[in-house]
Amino acid sequence: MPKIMAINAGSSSLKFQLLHMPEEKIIAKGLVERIGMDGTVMAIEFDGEEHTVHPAINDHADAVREMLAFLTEKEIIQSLDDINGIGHRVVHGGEKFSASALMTDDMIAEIEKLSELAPLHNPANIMGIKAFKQVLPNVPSVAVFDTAFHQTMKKDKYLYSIPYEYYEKYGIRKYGFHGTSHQYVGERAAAMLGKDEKDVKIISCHIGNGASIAAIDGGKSVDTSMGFTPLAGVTMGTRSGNLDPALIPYIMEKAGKSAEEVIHVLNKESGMLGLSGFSSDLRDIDEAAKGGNERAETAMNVFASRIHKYIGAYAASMNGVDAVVFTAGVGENSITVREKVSRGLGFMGIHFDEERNQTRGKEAEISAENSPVKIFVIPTNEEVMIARDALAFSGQQ
Ligand SMILES: Nc1ncnc2c1ncn2[C@@H]1O[C@H](COP(=O)(O)OP(=O)(O)O)[C@@H](O)[C@H]1O
Ligand SMILES: CC(=O)OP(=O)(O)O
Ligand SMILES: [Mg+2]
Repeated sequence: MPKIMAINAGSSSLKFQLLHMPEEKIIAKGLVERIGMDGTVMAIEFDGEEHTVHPAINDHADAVREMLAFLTEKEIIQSLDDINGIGHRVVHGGEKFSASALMTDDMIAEIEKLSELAPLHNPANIMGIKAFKQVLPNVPSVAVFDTAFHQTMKKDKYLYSIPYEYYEKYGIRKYGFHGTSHQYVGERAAAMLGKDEKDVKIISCHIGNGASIAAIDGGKSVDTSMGFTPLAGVTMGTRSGNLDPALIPYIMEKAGKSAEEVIHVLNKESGMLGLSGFSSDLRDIDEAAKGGNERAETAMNVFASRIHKYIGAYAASMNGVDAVVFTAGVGENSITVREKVSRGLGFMGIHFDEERNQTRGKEAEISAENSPVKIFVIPTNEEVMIARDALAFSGQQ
């Protein structure tokens, strides 16, 4: 039975699952957080127990080595040769990659070229890929792209209203991200509706630290809120989401910043952190808002209202909707955000149920009994999707 390792490298974290495939049985799973910062934590779960260690880790390559050392030490695997395939999340695949691909040195070079389009993400993904190549050079390594699922968008959705030659010359267009997650929850939502995916229209709200909304019609992405980079769309933990582009030179002049510094502010110091002034973590902001902090309350309302508007927009785009899905850290857990987003949609047949909304972290319906359009909470599972694609390629070498 093949053992497949699925790797989801974030800007400061590395999530992984080791699975028996095709059964999709988890052998071990874990998370290394705060990579490159003080207090790195590695938490690994296996045999129903969670182990937390604090190894010295400077970068994603160290994280991979420590994680593999832990797995062999605890005899979760007898040796590294037990791993039959590796799947890596890669955030930006540009127009080059519309499906998962077996990693060759040339492919890695192509992904490196795309780093300037996803500077918070692709460099970490590449470091993960290279670290595995170093210790397991002969095991098939497969890249699974966040952008791939959105390659079905039509030109009228992915083109910006700017001179057409910028698209032709520089590849400037909307790409969209979190595709693996939107695809997973889209499939689960169709199953929960008891229908074939081809016959349903889904609006998927992936709301984590990064957040994006997708319109999925007949199992295909037709529109999504992120753009050329993962900075666009709704308000996020530290990212601004959409704004008037004329603000960039205006802020440069007023605050005496370079273009690069303004983009840094929009990526790292904006969103919920910028609005609240104290945290990017939704839990902190929700608690402060409930304690009477007005800025936190405003931040919560900005956050929810942006998502709320996309639901209206995407229902219009698809000429209908069968289910709205909440997923990722905030979507799976925040009772407050789900309520703020879901209220005031009754005119389009989306009726929210306060009591059902108390659920957390498991698949559930949170719409009212008689609601024509369903609202679902569906925990995402990017890792299982990555493992499925890695398995498909692991027999080919
Ligand atoms: N119980 C909870 N209630 C509200 N928000 C939560 C809860 N648990 C996690 N979150 C939020 O989820 C976000 C992280 O989501 P996640 O999907 O892990 O993000 P990413 O993969 O982008 O790092 C954080 O903002 C955190 O506040
Ligand atoms: C693409 C993206 O924003 O990813 P994440 O939510 O993991 O930051
Ligand atoms: Mg994520």
